[in-house]
Amino acid sequence: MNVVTGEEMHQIDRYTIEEIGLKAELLMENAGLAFVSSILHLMNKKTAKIAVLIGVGNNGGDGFVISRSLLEKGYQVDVWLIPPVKKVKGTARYHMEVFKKCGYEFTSYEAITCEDLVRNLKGKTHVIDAMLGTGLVGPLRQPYKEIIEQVNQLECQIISVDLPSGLPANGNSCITDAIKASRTITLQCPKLGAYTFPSREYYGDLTIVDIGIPKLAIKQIDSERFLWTEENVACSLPVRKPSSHKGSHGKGLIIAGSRTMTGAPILTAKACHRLGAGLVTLALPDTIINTVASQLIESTFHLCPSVNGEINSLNLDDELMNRFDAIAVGPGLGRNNNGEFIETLLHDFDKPIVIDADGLFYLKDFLTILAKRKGTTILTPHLGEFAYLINEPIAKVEKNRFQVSRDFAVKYGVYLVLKGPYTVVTTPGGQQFINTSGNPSLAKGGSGDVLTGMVLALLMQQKDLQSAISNSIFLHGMAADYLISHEYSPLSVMASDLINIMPKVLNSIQNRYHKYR
Ligand SMILES: NC(=O)C1=CN([C@@H]2O[C@H](COP(=O)(O)OP(=O)(O)OC[C@H]3O[C@@H](n4cnc5c(N)ncnc54)[C@H](O)[C@@H]3O)[C@@H](O)[C@H]2O)[C@@H](O)CC1
Ligand SMILES: Nc1ncnc2c1ncn2[C@@H]1O[C@H](COP(=O)(O)OP(=O)(O)O)[C@@H](O)[C@H]1O
Ligand SMILES: [K+]
Repeated sequence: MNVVTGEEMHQIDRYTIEEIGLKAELLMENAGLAFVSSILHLMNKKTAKIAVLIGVGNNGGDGFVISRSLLEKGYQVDVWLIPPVKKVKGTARYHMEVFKKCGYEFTSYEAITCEDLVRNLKGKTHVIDAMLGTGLVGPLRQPYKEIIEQVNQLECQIISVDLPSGLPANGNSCITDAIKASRTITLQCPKLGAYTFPSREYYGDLTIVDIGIPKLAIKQIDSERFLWTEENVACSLPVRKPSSHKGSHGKGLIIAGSRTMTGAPILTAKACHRLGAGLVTLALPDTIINTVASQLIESTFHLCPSVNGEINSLNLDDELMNRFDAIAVGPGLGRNNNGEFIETLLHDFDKPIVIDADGLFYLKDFLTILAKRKGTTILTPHLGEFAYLINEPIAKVEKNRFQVSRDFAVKYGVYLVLKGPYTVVTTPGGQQFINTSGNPSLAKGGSGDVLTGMVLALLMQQKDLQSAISNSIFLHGMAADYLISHEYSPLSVMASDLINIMPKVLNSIQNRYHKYR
């Protein structure tokens, strides 16, 4: 599914209407009806008291269709038109006329005061926000500003049409005033701002509804941003052949751990085993082997000379190194070394390398080598690690995360996994895939180490690297979702729980989508 900017959505609408010939009035009717179908379960016809706030543009036009449809179904609805009637034009005007001709009435905001509106809204159970959509330009003007301030004080459910009014569709501008919705029903394509913070916090729960825009119209914009969903995972997870043997599922090397971080290599290796890797070898500082090995019975080990409890050199000749199909480096390495072995890896190993955590810290010194590297490189930074790597403040990265990660991935020819809520995977070609699973229970030390092991496992088993990376991220988030929907508190999920629950997560996805297997 494509994720679009406001401008791209307008291009899609334009193509649908002008080139394909689907009438704008019909699209608006579809939009309003799709919205209503998706919210009916939230409203009890006997008790719901609904207000619809209608703006000047097509978002307001959707509001007229929604109001008519709810009234036809017998709901109690008060409708408020915010701009002067004469300003309503085009398709929205058409639906305003249809609304009136069906015998329904609205109140014009021109004729009342903000206090009158607020008094009325205080008695409502639901406010439908159809004031402003993707056509917002610049800072919010009156009277929307004062109305939105008041609506945000209400205790009822606020449901936004397409996106919360006042919120820029692309999410990277300053947000001054915008509706804080309990729920947003987005029309056809999710907008970029829905996956950017703090913009996403205004959306509440997000539902995406189909309004009948043909696929061809969406293809025209050549968008490079997509959602990666459970269905994508189910279609692309590796299937084991009956004739396969352990060598068919990859020999992975994990370079991790230090005297003060002995848990990280354990988590990474266990996660890698759980996701089907054929063979997993851990390269560790020689001093921690006993601690780590006592908790890992499936892995093999390679001992590295250490200084102050951290790996000092890999002690791997080319022949030994090239026995592996892929390498993950970084979890728990520590930062008190010169990281020269990262440079060696980038030079000498031409198969996929995943670099995480402290490996990224060292990588900053070797970016020129990274740019020249022929083999595939996958970087998995969280915001802080990425901000450090590119020398920018975290806030700037957060606000422009799609753009900055794309610039980096294309410049250095890497797969960049920018972690956090809605982790974004950018390919070396600049395509971006947004993860849709996971929850804040993952915001805990160790969950990134688990992800690194999962990425290593799947990239050795799947030809398409983007699918392998996105699938690992989805399953990692899905494990956290599974736990909190099965009696775990979000506070209590631990990184090792993600690994332990993985068999059930994989089974549930495979059972639900057996048609794809
Ligand atoms: N045919 C289409 O284009 C369709 C559009 N749809 C709806 O139409 C919306 C987009 O419609 P529009 O392009 O008319 O945009 P809006 O409905 O967002 O309205 C834009 C208008 O709002 C006012 N405005 C803009 N910035 C403002 C600000 N900062 N402060 C106060 N007022 C401001 C201006 O008068 C501007 O013309 C979508 O979000 C969606 O809800 C749906 O009906 C589906 C079909
Ligand atoms: N609020 C959140 N919602 C969803 N996922 C999250 C959230 N916070 C963190 N995560 C996920 O948890 C993982 C944390 O990784 P990282 O910060 O590297 O942890 P660590 O280094 O402690 O192991 C990432 O996959 C990230 O996407
Ligand atoms: K809206």
